[in-house]
Amino acid sequence: MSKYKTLHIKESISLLKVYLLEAEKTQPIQALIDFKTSQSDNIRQFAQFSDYSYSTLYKWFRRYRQQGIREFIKINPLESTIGETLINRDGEVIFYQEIFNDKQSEYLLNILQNEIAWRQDYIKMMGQTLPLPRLTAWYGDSDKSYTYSGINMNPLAWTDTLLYIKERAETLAGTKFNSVLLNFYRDGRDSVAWHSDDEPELGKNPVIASVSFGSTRKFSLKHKQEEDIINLELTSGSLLIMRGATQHHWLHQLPKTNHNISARINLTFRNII
Ligand SMILES: O=C(O)CCC(=O)C(=O)O
Ligand SMILES: [Fe+2]
Repeated sequence: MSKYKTLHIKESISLLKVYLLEAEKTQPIQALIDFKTSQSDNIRQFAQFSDYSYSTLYKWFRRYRQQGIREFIKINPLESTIGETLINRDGEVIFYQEIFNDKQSEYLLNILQNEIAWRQDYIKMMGQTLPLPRLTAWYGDSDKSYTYSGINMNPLAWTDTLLYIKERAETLAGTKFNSVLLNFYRDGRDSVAWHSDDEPELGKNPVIASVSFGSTRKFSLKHKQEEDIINLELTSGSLLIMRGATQHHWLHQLPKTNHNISARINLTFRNII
């Protein structure tokens, strides 16, 4: 039972749909619903969804709300996800191809594109002020601020969507995160240059959990002393975990591409100390 997801009924209907899409593999969707009403505590009900279109869900949601249910529902957990180890020398990099399925990813991309307060930042380089080739945003616990390429960022408050994605990343990474840096790559001209996530506030051997939605982009890791380069495709709904000494020994980048591609959103969950 502890593996069941908890969804507070105050959360948005769009997020409810993302939860339900999770159980898509076992049709129809089955859900155990625990709820509290004003009269009684902890009534458990079994619900079955064969149609989880927006309008069906909305009606269902409203019916329960009218009955005075305002606590939470619990839904079947996703099957366990297997990661592939890409690097296990001078650090550890693990790749999970699909922690969210296609429909969930499409939905989450859409929500994030609209609900995140995207901003255009600038970097100063050799007397010039240049726009970063992507939009960014920083969310997290209120007491954690972060300096990134000389830009000081104060975190915005977590949204339900971000907390939902964070929870999945935490389960697979086996650690807790208190902040997330989001990148919005509008098209193939947007990119991230070679760097390591080695800011002092991340601590000595940070665990970075990187979740991607939208267009598939090439991602490269390059050893700092040796010739090794590892290229991979970061697909929509994937999770890349970098841990151990990875940031000491490896650089990473997301190069520009001439291909005509649409938006991609990346979230790197971090723990600021
Ligand atoms: O977009 C990506 O996959 C990588 C982003 C990244 O490396 C960063 O934000 O530090
Ligand atoms: Fe990075």
